[in-house]
Amino acid sequence: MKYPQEEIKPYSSEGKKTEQVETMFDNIAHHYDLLNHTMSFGIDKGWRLKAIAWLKPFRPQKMMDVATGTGDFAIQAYRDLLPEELIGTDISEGMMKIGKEKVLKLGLDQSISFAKEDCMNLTFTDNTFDAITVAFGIRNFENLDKGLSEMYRVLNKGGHLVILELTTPDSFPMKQLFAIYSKIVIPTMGKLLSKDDNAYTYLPETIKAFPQGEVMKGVIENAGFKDVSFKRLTFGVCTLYTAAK
Ligand SMILES: C[S@@+](CC[C@H](N)C(=O)[O-])C[C@H]1O[C@@H](n2cnc3c(N)ncnc32)[C@H](O)[C@@H]1O
Repeated sequence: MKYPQEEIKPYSSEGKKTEQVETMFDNIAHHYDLLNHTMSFGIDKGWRLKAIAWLKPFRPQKMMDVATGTGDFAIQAYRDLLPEELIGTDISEGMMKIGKEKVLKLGLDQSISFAKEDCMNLTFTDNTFDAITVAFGIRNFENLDKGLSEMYRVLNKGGHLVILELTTPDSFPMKQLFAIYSKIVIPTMGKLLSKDDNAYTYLPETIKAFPQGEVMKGVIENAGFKDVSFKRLTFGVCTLYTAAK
């Protein structure tokens, strides 16, 4: 199926979305962590903790963090879950370079590795991972169904998927506040701090267009996952989706 956010591209309506997204994240890589934590008032850390806590009872030993970016989710997942293997994958070398530096500084470079992988076409064999996580990444996929089916393919039978994604609150007053915040605050701060004018108008546009809640649950089920469930966090600014294979 085609989804509206797949048509929203950072720089031009022409050309491949994946290539433009890679360029955009390479461009903003150095400012990403600061912008991320500032724009979410640090709440993103709590969302990550909740997502990782959901995986704890399953004790996953082989994990992949898709769209790992600068590695915050991978680092926290390693600390809380202590898997035997954790690989962070992403299309942006620029983002992963920052992630690798952080991991090295923390002395976790023997535990967390990184690889350039496009989730539309993963190079891993079927049934490889016990758990797959993806935080704030799937909104950028050129083909959402393909990305989900690739994650399904490389997940072990009985393995678990955790998705965190930004969503739009649906009730007063957060709905109205979030609309102002995403139309004015995010693009202005992004422009000032990242010097990439397009990146932070692309962000709120894709949040608005992306399937959420029950609709997204159906999209995940269509990719083959079972036990799909979702929980709105912080008045629905973010949603945690969980599923099993
Ligand atoms: C908003 S960042 C999120 C980074 C990190 N997960 C976090 O929680 O901060 C989105 C990341 O998704 C990556 N990405 C976008 N499309 C991708 C794809 N098709 N395959 C793998 N990574 C992708 C981008 O390069 C970027 O690093």
